[in-house]
Amino acid sequence: MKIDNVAYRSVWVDPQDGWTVRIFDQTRLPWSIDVLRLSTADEVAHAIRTMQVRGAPLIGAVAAYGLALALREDASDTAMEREAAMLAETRPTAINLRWAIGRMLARLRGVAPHSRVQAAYDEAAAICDEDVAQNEAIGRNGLSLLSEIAARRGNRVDVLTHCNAGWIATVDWGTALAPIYMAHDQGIDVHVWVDETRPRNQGALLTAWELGRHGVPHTVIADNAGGHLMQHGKVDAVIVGTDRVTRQGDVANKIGTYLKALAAHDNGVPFWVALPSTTIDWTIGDGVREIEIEERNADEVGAITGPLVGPGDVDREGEVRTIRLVPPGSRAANPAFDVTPARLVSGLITERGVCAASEAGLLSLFPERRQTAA
Ligand SMILES: CSC[C@H]1O[C@H](OP(=O)(O)O)[C@H](O)[C@@H]1O
Repeated sequence: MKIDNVAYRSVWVDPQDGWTVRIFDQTRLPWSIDVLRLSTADEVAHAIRTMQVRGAPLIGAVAAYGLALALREDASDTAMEREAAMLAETRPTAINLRWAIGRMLARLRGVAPHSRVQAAYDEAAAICDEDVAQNEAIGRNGLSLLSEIAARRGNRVDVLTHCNAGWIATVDWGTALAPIYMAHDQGIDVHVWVDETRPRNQGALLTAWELGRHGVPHTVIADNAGGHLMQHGKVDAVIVGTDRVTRQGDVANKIGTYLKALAAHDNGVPFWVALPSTTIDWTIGDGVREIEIEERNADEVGAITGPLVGPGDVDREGEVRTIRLVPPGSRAANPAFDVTPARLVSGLITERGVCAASEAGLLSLFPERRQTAA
């Protein structure tokens, strides 16, 4: 996608030196567009843990490059297995991270150490290219759903989304936002209700920034506003991304997603989840019981970060500060994801089409998985 008319992906290899890995520092967006240079696996791990880089598909792609960086220093079997394990553990919920590391190891174990670095860069590049193609296909498949609504509503569609599943959360296009970008580009009058997504505010900061840069009309709302808007007929559909979908169609996504699904169900609003197949965990069925939910630092709940605003809403020269929200002595807790049971999901938008959130639905699109799921 473009920033000031220049096309970017969310991760790339520096064309000058040919080996360092470049990402946008997402902890600085939208206040400043800082490009980070990652040159070791430890720097990649730090960027993932601190969420300088985030979004399920993107952390998988960046971790793949992290392994290539590790191999530059030591391409032995022992080092490769150690660094792969270290990278895979940087965040626990998004399955794409472990999927990407698993794919890298499957490719590299059969390669002699002296040839591993190039093979690793090639495999990481392939993961990135495939992610872009998958997300573009998700966009096309989701566009059909939005076009049907627009046809009924005089070319208008109001979509609610939670967190950020846009291009900055993937290598390009995004998952939940891909159909929205395509609808907008096709001339559909699409408007997006953007959940702020406390505690880290990926909606208010990243989704609003992305949509704004692309010219998509949007309105940021407090996380608790969605149910009210649905009751008053102001939401045609909810589309969210996901960090892991089980084989029975349960969906892990940013904390608060489950409450939106409940409100959508109660109001007859379609609740769609957009995902590349790399987000499906075929090894588990019951998401509520089996998906590990990342517990992040409680300080993320107890404070909020952004530029100071002065009288008249004037930005005081972009100073970014962290402001305390919770009184000293009060405890805070920060579960980062929740699981929406499949029964609340209207459909899964994948690169191969839209299916029911169920084992039968997923297998209808991915029949080659019959063995794994059994
Ligand atoms: C297409 S990204 C899916 C996912 O990533 C986000 O998590 P985080 O910001 O913690 O990395 C969020 O749950 C998105 O929906």
